[in-house]
Amino acid sequence: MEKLMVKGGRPLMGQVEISGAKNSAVALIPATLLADDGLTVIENLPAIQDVRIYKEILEDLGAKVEHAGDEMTVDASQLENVMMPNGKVKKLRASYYLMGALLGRFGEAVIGLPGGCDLGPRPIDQHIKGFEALGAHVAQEEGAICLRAARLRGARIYLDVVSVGATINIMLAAVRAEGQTVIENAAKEPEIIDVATLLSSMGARITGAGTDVIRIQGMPRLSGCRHSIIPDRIEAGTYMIAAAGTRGSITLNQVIPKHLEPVSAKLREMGAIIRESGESVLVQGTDYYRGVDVKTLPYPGFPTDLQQPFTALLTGAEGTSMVTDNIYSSRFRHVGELCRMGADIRVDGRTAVIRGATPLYGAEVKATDLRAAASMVVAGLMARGVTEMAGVEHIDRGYEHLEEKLKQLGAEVWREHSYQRV
Ligand SMILES: CC(=O)N[C@H]1[C@@H](OP(=O)(O)OP(=O)(O)OC[C@H]2O[C@@H](n3ccc(=O)[nH]c3=O)[C@H](O)[C@@H]2O)O[C@H](CO)[C@@H](O)[C@@H]1O
Ligand SMILES: C=C(OP(=O)(O)O)C(=O)O
Repeated sequence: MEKLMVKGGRPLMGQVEISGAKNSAVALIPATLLADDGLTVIENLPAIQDVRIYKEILEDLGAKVEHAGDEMTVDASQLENVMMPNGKVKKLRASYYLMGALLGRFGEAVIGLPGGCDLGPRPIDQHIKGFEALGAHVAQEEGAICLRAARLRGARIYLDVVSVGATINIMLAAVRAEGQTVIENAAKEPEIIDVATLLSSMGARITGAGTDVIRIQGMPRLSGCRHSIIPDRIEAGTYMIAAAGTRGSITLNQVIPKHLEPVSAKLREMGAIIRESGESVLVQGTDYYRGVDVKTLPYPGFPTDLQQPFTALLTGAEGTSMVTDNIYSSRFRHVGELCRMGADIRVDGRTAVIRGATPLYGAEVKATDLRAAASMVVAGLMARGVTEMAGVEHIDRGYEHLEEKLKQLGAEVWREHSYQRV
C-alpha cells in the first residue's frame, strides 16, 4: 500500500505554477469526439489520473490520440460507437460526458453509470431530462444508460437544480441538434465557459455561457481546433489554503484571480493577506486567524470542492466556525480523520462546527475522496510531527505533481510503500 507522508510545521514559501483545470480537462477531452474532421489539440492538460483514463477511453472508441507533455491531439474522424457499460467509465465521474458527446455524434450511446468521489447521492436525472427534451429515448439497463435518438432537435430546458455536469452534457448533445437549444438555470462555472469556447472554436454557435441562460445553435458538422485549458481554481485554492494554514507566503502563477475570489474573500475575512496582480496571487499567512462561516454554493459562491481543505484550515482559527455544504449532503468523511489529528469538529446535518484554535499533530489517516485527501495534506502541513495518509490514489486523480510542487515550496512530503502481510 502506498502512503503519502507529510512532515508538518514548515511555512510554505516561494512560487507555484498552477496546472490546467481538472474539471475542464475531463469535459474538453470527450468534447473532441464531436469533431467529424480535423485534429483537436488541447493544451495545458494537467498530468492527472482522470486525464490518463480518458485518453484510454478515447482510444477504446477508435480515436487516434497523441499525448505528450501537457498537450493532447485527438483525431476523432474514424470514431466508432462502442458500447461502454462497464470498465473504465466507472473510474471517474466525468465519464458521463460520453453520453452527451456520443449522442451528439452518433445519435446513440450506451454508457455505464459514472464513478468519481463518493460524496453521498449524485444523481444524473437532470442530464437525462435534458437528453429526453432533445428527443432521445433514455433507458437504464443493468447499471448503464442507453440513449437513442432518431433525430436530435433543439429544445428549451429548465434545470431543476444548478448542475455543472448536466449543463455541459446538454451542451455537448445540443451542438449537433437541429435548431436552437436554450438551457435555463444553467450552471455558471468557469469550466462551462471553457467548454463553450472549445465548442465554438469547433464551429458551434453558443451564447450566454457563464450566465444562467445558454443558447446553442446546433450544427450538422464540427471540425478540430486548438484550445488551451483554463487554470485549475480548485488546485490554486488548495495551495492558497495550505499557505495560509502554515503561516507561509507564496505566489501562485498562471491563475485567473477572479476565479479565486470566493476563497480569497474568506481567507481575508480570517485575517490572511491576499494580493492579486495580473495572472498571479500572493497569499501571506498571519499569526492570528478568526473563525468564519462558510457556505458552499454554485459558482460564484464558495466551491464545495474547497470545503474540505478549508475545514482543515479553520482548525487553526480562534472561535467557532461553521462550514455548511449546500451542494453535497455528506461531504464530511474527512472530519473524523481531522479529529484524529487533534481537531475539534462536530458534524450536524450539512454543517461542520469547528472549534479552534486546536494544535494539530501528525497521525495515521485515510483519505476516502479527492478533496478529503487535500484536507489531510493541508492538516498534515499545519501539524506537528508526521502524518501518514493512505488513499493516495485519490490525490492522483486531481492534483498534478503534488509532492514536487509542495517540496518546491519547502514542505517535507514523500511517498512510502508498505507491504501488507497476507
Ligand atoms: C467532473 C466535475 O466537473 N465534477 C464537479 C462537478 O460535479 P457534478 O457535475 O457531478 O456536480 P453537479 O453540479 O451536477 O451537482 C450539483 C448538485 O446537483 C445535484 N444534481 C446534479 C445533477 C443531476 O442530474 N441531479 C442532481 O440532483 C447533485 O447531487 C449536487 O447536489 O460539479 C461539482 C459541483 O461544483 C463539483 O463538486 C465536482 O468537482
Ligand atoms: C468531486 C470532485 O471530482 P469528481 O466530480 O470528478 O468526483 C472534485 O474534483 O472535487
